[in-house]
Amino acid sequence: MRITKITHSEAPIASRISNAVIDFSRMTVSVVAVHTDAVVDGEPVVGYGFHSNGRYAQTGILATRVLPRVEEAPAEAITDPATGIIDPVAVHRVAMANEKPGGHGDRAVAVGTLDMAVWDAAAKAAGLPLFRLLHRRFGTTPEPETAVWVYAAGGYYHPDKPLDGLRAEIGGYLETGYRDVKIKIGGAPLAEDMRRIETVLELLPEGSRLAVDANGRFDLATALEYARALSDYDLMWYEEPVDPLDYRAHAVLAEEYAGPLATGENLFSAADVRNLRRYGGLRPHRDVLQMDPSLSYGVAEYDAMLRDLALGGWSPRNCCPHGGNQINLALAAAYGFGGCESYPQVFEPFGGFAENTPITDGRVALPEAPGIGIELKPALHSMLRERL
Ligand SMILES: O=C([O-])CC(=O)C(=O)O
Ligand SMILES: [Mg+2]
Repeated sequence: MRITKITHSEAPIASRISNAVIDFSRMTVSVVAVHTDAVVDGEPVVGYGFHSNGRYAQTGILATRVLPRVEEAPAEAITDPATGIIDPVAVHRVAMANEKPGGHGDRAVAVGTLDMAVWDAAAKAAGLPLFRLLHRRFGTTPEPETAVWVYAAGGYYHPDKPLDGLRAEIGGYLETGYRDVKIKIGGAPLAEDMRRIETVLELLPEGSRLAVDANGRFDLATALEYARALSDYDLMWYEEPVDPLDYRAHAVLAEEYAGPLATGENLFSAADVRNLRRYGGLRPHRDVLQMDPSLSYGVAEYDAMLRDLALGGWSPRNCCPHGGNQINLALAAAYGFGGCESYPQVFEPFGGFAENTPITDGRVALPEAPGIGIELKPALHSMLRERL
């Protein structure tokens, strides 16, 4: 199996929503296709990748550094000799040649995007759904999970959507089969945020939970003020209260706030995760880690994160990746994560999962089609085919 070409493009993912720190009016996303000479059922194998919302398209880094390295690599350097199929871990190594440690940011997004496409191609060539391929390579349990807990992330600030719009949005998630939901905080004064929280809590039936996400907006004093107010509610978690790299502030908050804290979506390397484990004071029996492979160099780096976390008593059950991607769902099933984020109504056509896997009682089944399952999201698949 050989890579014949790699194409990439930028897709819009803009919308009028905002969280506490950014609006999404100019948001873009990189999309990548890895074309190969492998043929399955008469069709050439093409793997697709994209990255999660929140980071902009990475055209320059892909075009000038990451993709040329892979395109110029000899086939033997990126192929599994046992199967003749592309080895995504080897591709990751080649893509990272001549890159110094530290400074993980946009480069991690570029490599993570390519990584998704390579895993999609490798799984299609192997004739396996990605979660089964990942489980064979990395799994520590006898079998992968075949369904995963997911929660509906939304509740953004929207100029035309005060409390009525929020009610309608959350009601829609519950009707679709989600049990648990997440909304934004930190983009309005505390009293207004509390009204938003109470509005959603009034809607939630017994057994449903609400998480809140401040997107790293607060300084420690404000984060503590919110923590005191949030302590009145039994929240699913309080997410990214402070800057993601301020480990000491996390440690102080973890002493003060008894409920679960969540963070990690803006940690893009195993080295950053090690620092969180060492200095963040988070509690493995309670807190939630949300690193997202498409933003952080992909699956091999995620595996390194998990191996480091295990040293501090953290298990895959603590992980619930940001991003609402199908690859994250596959990883969640392969490793046995606690769950996976979902964006059922935002960030179309990237949000949500396969059309043939409805959400049932807050869980979604893994599709058995080979690859990530992008073909089972027809709007996404046709957009990727058109651009790539
Ligand atoms: O608003 C965003 O950037 C996305 C986010 O934090 C999340 O899904 O947790
Ligand atoms: Mg978040």
